[in-house]
Amino acid sequence: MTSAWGSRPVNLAITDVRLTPILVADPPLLNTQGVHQPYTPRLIVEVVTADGVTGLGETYGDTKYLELARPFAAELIGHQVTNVNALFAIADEVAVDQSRVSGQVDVGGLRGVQTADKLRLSVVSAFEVACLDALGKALGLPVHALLGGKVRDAVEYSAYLFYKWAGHPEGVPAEKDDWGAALDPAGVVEQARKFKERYGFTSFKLKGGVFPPDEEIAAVRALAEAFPGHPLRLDPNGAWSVATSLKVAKELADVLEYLEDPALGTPAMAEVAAGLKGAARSASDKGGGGRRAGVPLATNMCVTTFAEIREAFTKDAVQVVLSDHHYWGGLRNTQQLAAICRTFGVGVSMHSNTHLGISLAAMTQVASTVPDLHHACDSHYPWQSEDVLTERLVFDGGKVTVSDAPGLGVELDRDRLALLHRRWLDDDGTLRDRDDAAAMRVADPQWRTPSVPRW
Ligand SMILES: O=C([O-])C(=O)C[C@H](O)[C@@H](O)C(=O)[O-]
Ligand SMILES: [Mg+2]
Repeated sequence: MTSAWGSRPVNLAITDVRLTPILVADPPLLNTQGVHQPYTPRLIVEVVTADGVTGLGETYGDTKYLELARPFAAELIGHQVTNVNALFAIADEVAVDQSRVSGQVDVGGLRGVQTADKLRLSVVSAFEVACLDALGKALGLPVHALLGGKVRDAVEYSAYLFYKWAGHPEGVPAEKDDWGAALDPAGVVEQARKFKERYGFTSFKLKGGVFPPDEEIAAVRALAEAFPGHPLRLDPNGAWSVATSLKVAKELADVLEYLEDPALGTPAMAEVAAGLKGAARSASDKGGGGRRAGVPLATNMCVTTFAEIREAFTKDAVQVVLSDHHYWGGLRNTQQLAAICRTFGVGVSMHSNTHLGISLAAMTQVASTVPDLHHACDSHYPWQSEDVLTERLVFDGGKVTVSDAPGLGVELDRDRLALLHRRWLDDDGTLRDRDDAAAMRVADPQWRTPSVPRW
């Protein structure tokens, strides 16, 4: 193989892998589990080739991911960055501490089932992205070209609205943010306005499961009035019973683009979906022409692994899958997921946790290659005032332009990386694992992770 700059053969063997855990400032965003901690852990992965090309990747930084990333990284020395398939075989050999996956759901309970394979894939994804970035840079090609080529020049994202406090509790070291509080319908609408002004978003997703459903219905109604015709979503992270889910879906049927994980798990989601279909059928039998055929259900909780697809699709439990390249195992697995969804007539979009620009660049590259992407993707990026890049990615009209520069098209700012790593080193361990319930207990010592269904 030769490089883009001449006929000199390129050496794509991995000679070094750098893992840098960091803590990134995070505002006090509320969800059904609690509240975000003032700093959240992320892991930055650098894969260096014999020619000195460095590829970048990013994933979750909690201890259980780091524990896997370290032995995995050691195995990669000498492998070619072209051999992305090998990453999965190498990962299969890395032992997972069973105590890390003994529960049914991950810490925080927001990302669905936690299995050893899913943990491995969450680590592999960062290395896959780093290898593709390095390969793209070596060849002078953008990552989307390595994935078969882009089918769009810009990727649309939605504003990710959260109920939030004005600041983290008194006395807790934290960075300040300028978003203010959002704890009622007016506050949510105000936050949405800021998102629109600052980034041009036209779709809005509200993280629910925080207040009793009637309050969240009122917030979505207020959004619909303030932004008529704009796609709206509500996501209580499985906090509701089937009956509550049906009630909310019916009340918001005329304004919701989709309802995300109203109830927990495929059987409950299937019941909700069936109930909504039945209601839509009887409305149309009674001449309720013009009513939608039930609100579609979306998930990033009951379909988060390939193993969960069969049951969910057979039961018609979900109509949109929100992929996340971190836990699906990378960009190529995301494409495979999209192909399966297409085959079954299920829509696809993207889920997001707290992430930085490397991940946003990776999401944008893969999203640009997925033909049937009919919903704006989620991204937490606007909530992150800090990054490890020399230049932040920009949302224009709610979209990120797909970079045609080699690799992901982003550059690491080593000073920023060192600063955020220093914060991780200085932490006594309390913030190295995300724990939204613990953060909530700082304000409310009686707080316990609510049992589900909460309402
Ligand atoms: O279901 C979702 O969209 C998420 O879980 C996204 C994030 O984890 C969000 O809920 C959060 O960080 O609080
Ligand atoms: Mg969700």
